[in-house]
Amino acid sequence: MAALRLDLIKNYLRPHKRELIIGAFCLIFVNILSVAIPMEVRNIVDDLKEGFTFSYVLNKSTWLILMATVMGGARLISRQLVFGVGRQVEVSLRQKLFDRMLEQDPGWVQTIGTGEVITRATSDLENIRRLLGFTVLSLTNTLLAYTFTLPAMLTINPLLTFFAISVYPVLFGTVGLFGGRMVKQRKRQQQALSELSELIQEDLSGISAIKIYGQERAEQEAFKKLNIRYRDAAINLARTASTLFPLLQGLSSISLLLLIAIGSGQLSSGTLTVGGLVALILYVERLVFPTALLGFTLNTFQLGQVSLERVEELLNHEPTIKDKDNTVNITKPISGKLEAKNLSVSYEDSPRKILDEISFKITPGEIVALVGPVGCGKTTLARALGRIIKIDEGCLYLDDNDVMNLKLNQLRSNIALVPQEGYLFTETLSENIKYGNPEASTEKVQESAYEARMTDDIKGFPDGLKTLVGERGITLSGGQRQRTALSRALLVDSKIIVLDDALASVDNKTASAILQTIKKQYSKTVLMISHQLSAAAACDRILVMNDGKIVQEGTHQFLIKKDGLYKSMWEREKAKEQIQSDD
Ligand SMILES: Nc1ncnc2c1ncn2[C@@H]1O[C@H](COP(=O)(O)OP(=O)(O)OP(=O)(O)O)[C@@H](O)[C@H]1O
Repeated sequence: MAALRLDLIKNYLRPHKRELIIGAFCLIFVNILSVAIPMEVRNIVDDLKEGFTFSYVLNKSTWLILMATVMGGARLISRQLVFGVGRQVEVSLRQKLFDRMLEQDPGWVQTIGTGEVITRATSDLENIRRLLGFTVLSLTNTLLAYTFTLPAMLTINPLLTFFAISVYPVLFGTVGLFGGRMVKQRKRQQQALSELSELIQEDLSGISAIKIYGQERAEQEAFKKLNIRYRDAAINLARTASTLFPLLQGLSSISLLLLIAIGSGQLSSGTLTVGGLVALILYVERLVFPTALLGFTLNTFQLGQVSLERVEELLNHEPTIKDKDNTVNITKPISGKLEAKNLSVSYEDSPRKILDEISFKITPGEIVALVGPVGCGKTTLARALGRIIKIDEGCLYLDDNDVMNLKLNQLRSNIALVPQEGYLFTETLSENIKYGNPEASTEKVQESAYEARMTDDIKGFPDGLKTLVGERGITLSGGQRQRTALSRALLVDSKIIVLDDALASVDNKTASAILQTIKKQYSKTVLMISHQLSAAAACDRILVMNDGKIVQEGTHQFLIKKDGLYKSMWEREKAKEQIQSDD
């Protein structure tokens, strides 16, 4: 069972004090009236025994209708106000959760799971809304109902009151028992539903893999299993609910039966009036609902407490990559100088150094290539430059400023990273290109698209730049996606651009031409990670990486003359090209 977090509940409710106080006053008023109405009925019924006139009945019934209307109005206001508080807290928590999500490290969602984050931002927030709306209202109402109704019942007849409410503990216990089971069943149903939606989501994203490997049957079977699990969970829940509600009705009828059976004896002995009996019946009816509801309320309260903890856990999760308290704001223009000093990086939960004491310098305007075997750590270095992964202080400098002292925003706006797989949003091509610079003019968008060799592709699209790219850019080819991501990076006013194999979709000559444009027209420093050694050969300088270390450095001419990794990679590539041309 989750710990009682009244402190958190109070914190969430504090800003809504006014609505809650007015809501509580309305509830008090409702409860006063719901005690007064049966009393008035008692008086009328007892008066009727003495005889009545038409005007007496008209007056009294008008008065009763008026009281009932006012009571209904006050109840409506109290519900709207208190439920409204639950909704407002839900909305603001959802916003906070989303803001917090954006602050987290880029790799965070993989560790916790997308489905888990979505569940906390939806189902858990709904539970919190019920905790702060429904349970607050229901608990207050039950408390007030007993506080006002019980004394009124006792004044009419203590013995009958005792018998009438003697069934209530059973009523309460039954709801508690069934309610607990229903909570578990609802959780199972939710779990089954989220597994089902995760499978749909995954299969839709991986539809090509399913088709290529002919796994439709296996996926259908997996879906069938989950679908049946969901159906069974839903049936179990419905079964419990359909047993509980008639049971509650039966139990509350026992209360009425006791009242009538014992009350009729008292009527004949003259210790109770007919009006008194009618009033008691009305009071019992009035208490049944909040009593039965109390079981649900406590379950909802418990569920809300668990959700509160789960949501708080996300809200309190501190990102490891964040701004220091005392960041430096660079006011003079960045020149584009980059320096690494013994830069080492490990991924979370792994002691292995992926980057092992790397040192290099890149001067403003230089075009530097980073080459090396598969998995040697090139992408990791690109991520480290933009602090997408955690690095230590004193390892990386932008214009002689330790990047750890800069605001993340300032660092990332000066180092544009074009990843291997540029992510495209379900927007138009133009919106995707402008993503990092939404104010950019159409001319600028066209220019950056032209420089990234996208113009011919755009001409082929039905709506040019206004063409909607499908989810994650599914309607574009891999190369078109890469070049769209490159146009996006060109449009950003950064001094440094890091291309992580981002020119793989163009030939070596075009790649070299693009690099020259980036250098001359956009005045950017370039770090180009590439497997295309011929494109790397045209760069000002080449860094050769192996097993997390920079093992060689120099111009192409210098490196091919030296025995080492670069020379052997170059010779292998040339041999491969030779074989391909012979074929
Ligand atoms: N998020 C991660 N968590 C743990 N290990 C990772 C993660 N990303 C990469 N690695 C590991 O780090 C090593 C270097 O990977 P990286 O992607 O930097 O290599 P690379 O040189 O860019 O490879 P490629 O040429 O194939 O793109 C690999 O062994 C890889 O398995």
